[in-house]
Amino acid sequence: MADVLEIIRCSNFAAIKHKDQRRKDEEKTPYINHPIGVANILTEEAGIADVAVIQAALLHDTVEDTDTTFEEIQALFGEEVTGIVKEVTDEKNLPKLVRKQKQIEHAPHASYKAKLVKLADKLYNLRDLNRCTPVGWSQERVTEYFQWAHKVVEGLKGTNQPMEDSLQQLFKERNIV
Ligand SMILES: Nc1nc2c(ncn2[C@@H]2O[C@H](COP(=O)(O)OP(=O)(O)O)[C@@H](OP(=O)(O)OP(=O)(O)O)[C@H]2O)c(=O)[nH]1
Ligand SMILES: [Mn+2]
Repeated sequence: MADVLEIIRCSNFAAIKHKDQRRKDEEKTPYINHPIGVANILTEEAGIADVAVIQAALLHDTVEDTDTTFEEIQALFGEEVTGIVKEVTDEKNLPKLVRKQKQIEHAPHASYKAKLVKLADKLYNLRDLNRCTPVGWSQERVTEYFQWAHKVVEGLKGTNQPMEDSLQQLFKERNIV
């Protein structure tokens, strides 16, 4: 029961933090659909029932994309969840190319729990790109995102077979592998 309460607290916190944010699709889908969908991939497809991983998935874009601080997350959700969220948070002040390169370089060194969240995040975003093209994105930009995601996922190998198999299939369909 305590686990359920923690997960609802996280969901509520993330929903409030992302409330004014929308996805980049034509329909302007509420952004919260993304972290909830990432958590859902972990429970439904990856077979993950670790509460800290699910909490980190729900919170994974709050610091990167909203005014949330790690101190806030630490105070509300504790050390372990904060550690995972830190590992999957890009430094937004860095130039985009540097940020993208850092994800490729850091992926192999991430903890097992952070790797799980990263795999689910990439799987969700690639499926979302197949569903529809974000406003303003060219087909080249979509292709480049797939190619970059493939390099990140290469560094996450040996973490979770179901998610890696699904990702591999998406890369095959794009002729990347
Ligand atoms: N496919 C897709 N992505 C969308 C959409 N709306 C928002 N995003 C977000 O955009 C990010 C990918 O776009 P980029 O141009 O590469 O990155 P940027 O927004 O950080 O500059 C992802 O961030 P992220 O989750 O932090 O992941 P990451 O790829 O940056 O690691 C993804 O969640 C959408 O409609 N479709
Ligand atoms: Mn994300």
